[in-house]
Amino acid sequence: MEAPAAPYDPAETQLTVTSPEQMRELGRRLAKLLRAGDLVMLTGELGAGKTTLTRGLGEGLGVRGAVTSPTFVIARVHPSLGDGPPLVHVDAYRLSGGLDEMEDLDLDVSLPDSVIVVEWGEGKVEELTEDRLQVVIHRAVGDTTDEVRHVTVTGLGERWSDADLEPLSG
Ligand SMILES: Nc1ncnc2c1ncn2[C@@H]1O[C@H](COP(=O)(O)OP(=O)(O)OP(=O)(O)O)[C@@H](O)[C@H]1O
Ligand SMILES: [Mg+2]
Repeated sequence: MEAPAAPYDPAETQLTVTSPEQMRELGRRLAKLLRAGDLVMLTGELGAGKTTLTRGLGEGLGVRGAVTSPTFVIARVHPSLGDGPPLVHVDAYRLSGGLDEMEDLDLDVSLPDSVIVVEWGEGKVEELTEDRLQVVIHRAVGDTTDEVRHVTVTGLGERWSDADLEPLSG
């Protein structure tokens, strides 16, 4: 039997970001909307700005350690410097299965108590939870400056159905 259509309307907002610093600022704003247990899925080609956004998110959450590309690790845990949730930054590029594989990574953290940000998670994390924030970053084609990015933020599932994403626009 086919699964019934999701009963929740997605929340969505679109933004134009014109510099790496603005992308970081978007991450800081995003952090204010997040709480423990949230999953953020970042989509965009190489160099789109996924890690740059995550860096701002880490700043906004107030976590320890600079966010960098987790090239040689699949996931990196940034503990909170205060009493907020830790940030788990995942590069799912080399994760062959789904995020459940992460349970085997021996991360010293409970995923439901963390904010999880996943780069390259398409086709890998969707089954895990209906509640997720999808951030799609597009490089503007034909724009006069190559620092322009078009960002679409979509909140899926019950968690985000009544969410107000307007604060992201500043
Ligand atoms: N508006 C912008 N937003 C984000 N990054 C930008 C922007 N304009 C230029 N850049 C530059 O693009 C690069 C983005 O790199 P970043 O590592 O964040 O991308 P990524 O999507 O994580 O790439 P990868 O797929 O390799 O993980 C940086 O060098 C950054 O300075
Ligand atoms: Mg990256």
